[in-house]
Amino acid sequence: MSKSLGALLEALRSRQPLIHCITNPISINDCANLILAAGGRPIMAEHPGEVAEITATAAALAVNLGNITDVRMESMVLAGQAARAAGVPVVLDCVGVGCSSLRRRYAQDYLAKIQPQVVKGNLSELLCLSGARQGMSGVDADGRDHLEGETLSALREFSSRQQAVLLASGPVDGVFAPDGRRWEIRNGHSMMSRLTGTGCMLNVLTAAFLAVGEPEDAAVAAAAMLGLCGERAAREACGPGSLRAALLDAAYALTPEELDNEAAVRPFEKG
Ligand SMILES: Nc1ncnc2c1ncn2[C@@H]1O[C@H](COP(=O)(O)OP(=O)(O)OP(=O)(O)O)[C@@H](O)[C@H]1O
Ligand SMILES: Cc1ncsc1CCO
Repeated sequence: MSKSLGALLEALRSRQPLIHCITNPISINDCANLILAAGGRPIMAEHPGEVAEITATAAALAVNLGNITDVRMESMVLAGQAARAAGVPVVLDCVGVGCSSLRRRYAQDYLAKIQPQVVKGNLSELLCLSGARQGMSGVDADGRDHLEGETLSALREFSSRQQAVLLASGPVDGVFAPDGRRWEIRNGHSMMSRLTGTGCMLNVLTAAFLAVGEPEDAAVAAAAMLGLCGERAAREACGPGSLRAALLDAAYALTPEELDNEAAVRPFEKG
């Protein structure tokens, strides 16, 4: 990685970049609050008539397939094209991409047209998008998918073919760079999987770090920071409701030194 994670968090807090998010209504409020707590400035705009203009003034764009509608599908493309034209980095969250052929076709077309710098999903979603898997049920990862063996080679090949950084979320997060570098991030807590939208939050936090760093560093920093905040929050929370509030508080309180010291990031050993 080219910068320390703490230095990225410091840059985020001092530059307060504007992050344009076109996401789903299930977790949109948590996403906006997480960007604010981490130090960025969120704007959640999705009207097709204004998204291009807004993206052009932003420092990063986060798009999310979680609740696609005709309007969001059109807006994500318009915003993505504006991002490409203005050199604004893009992260795509391929939520539920294996659930319908509409979503799969749209996502594949989006990859070809917009070429996002980072593609994020849980393991099952990334496997579906890569073509290594046919379909999935629901938006949660299939518990049988693990970051090992054929899964690792499929993701490595996909990252290289797409020339994008992949961020695979789950009990262990994985980051795959197009040149073959791979990182595993072992921060996080199982209670996070019982709160909807933690993956969406990871996506917008990646966008916030993309505004101040390189794609590979941004993906690692976001996974480590969200996981670490989840660990801290879970120590205080008695369930998903209080975890949600504690997660935001932890993101607000986390210092760059703590991120550097407690991030459990290392190069992949397996595969
Ligand atoms: N069992 C677990 N143990 C540790 N951390 C976890 C676990 N499950 C999830 N996490 C944490 O939660 C984050 C989000 O991961 P997850 O794969 O649950 O996202 P997702 O399925 O896309 O979520 P959603 O669809 O609800 O937005 C991960 O980056 C990780 O830090
Ligand atoms: C539950 C749910 N359904 C579509 S998006 C979403 C939020 C988590 O991805």
